[in-house]
Amino acid sequence: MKLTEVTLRHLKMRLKDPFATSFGSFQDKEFILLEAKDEEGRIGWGESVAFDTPWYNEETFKTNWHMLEDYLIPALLNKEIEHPDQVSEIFAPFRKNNMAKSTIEGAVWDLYAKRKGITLAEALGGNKEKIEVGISIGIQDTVEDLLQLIEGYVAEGYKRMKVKIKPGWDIDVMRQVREQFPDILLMADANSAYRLSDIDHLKQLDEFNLMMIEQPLASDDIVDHAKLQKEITTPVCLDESIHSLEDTRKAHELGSCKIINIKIGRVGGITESKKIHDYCKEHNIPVWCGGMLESGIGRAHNVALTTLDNFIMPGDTAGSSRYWEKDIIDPEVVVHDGYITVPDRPGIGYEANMDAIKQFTIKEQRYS
Ligand SMILES: O=C(O)CCC(=O)c1ccccc1C(=O)O
Ligand SMILES: [Mg+2]
Repeated sequence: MKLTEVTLRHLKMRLKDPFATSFGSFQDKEFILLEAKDEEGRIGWGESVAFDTPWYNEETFKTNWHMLEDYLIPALLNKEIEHPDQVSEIFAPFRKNNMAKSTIEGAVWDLYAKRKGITLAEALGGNKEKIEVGISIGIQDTVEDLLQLIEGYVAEGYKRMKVKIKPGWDIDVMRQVREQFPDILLMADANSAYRLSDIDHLKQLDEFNLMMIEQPLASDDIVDHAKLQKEITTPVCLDESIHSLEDTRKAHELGSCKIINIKIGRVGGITESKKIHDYCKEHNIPVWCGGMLESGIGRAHNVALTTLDNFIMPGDTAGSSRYWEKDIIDPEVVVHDGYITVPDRPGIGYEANMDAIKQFTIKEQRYS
């Protein structure tokens, strides 16, 4: 297969509610959507999960646009590609910029599956008909607000609640959540808000029977996380610190975590995600699929990836309506009783809604 034309679109979509983490809050989501056409006129879709400011990692939608326009699209255009696994090899001369790379790699995977007439899940070797998902809840103004939100999500059927924490919004908050909801699957995500010197503070979370604490320490650390994990019983899950299979191996060998959150964008694509999944399966490390408040396109890729069998914990891939008044795919991603039914149409399995895409597009550029 060959990519004969690639279109980049800069979209701006407004979340239903502001999303707050230990870094701050935002409601307008600006991102890049990538449309790739092959020599037979088929279309594959990819989404960049980079935000408009570099708070989660160093990438932004503007650095992604630059990388795609100046390096990644030229490296792939009109090149014969037998299998999507080749994309990461072609990109090997370009360091890092994983979210930029995964934007176009995801579109190549979608095209590959569509050309074969199979679902993206099948192309990856996944075999679940439905996937179990949870929900990630940002920092709220009051604990009362948080408890009310959780009650609503429990009623909607979500089985696992992830609560964002930061210093000043942590132990007492989790205690109240646990008191009110003694039986839910519950976890906390700190987005790197703590230091190793907070060890005694973080130990207090051990009494709440949390599934895990996600990324408590620095975004580039695996050494201090290993020290922390030895001192607390709550399993540590790494998010920001894991960019590759190699990072995964090193974190496992050091004992830095017991669980890994796989985000396709953070690790540079679906091929690398699969490698991490396979390594973790071999070493009995449960994985789950993280989220980046994606539109339906990125969400669809997450659904397909989660069909791999070592995704044994509910991920952050909630339904479209948790984020958007109107998503850009047909049908939207729907959650019933905590499950998403994996679509059975070829590729990502959801249709891009061109009217909606146009409505949210600020800038568009075609490369051929
Ligand atoms: O609902 C989602 O898509 C996941 C929400 C979430 O937790 C998150 C959202 C944006 C950036 C980082 C994270 C995270 O997992 O740390
Ligand atoms: Mg996280």
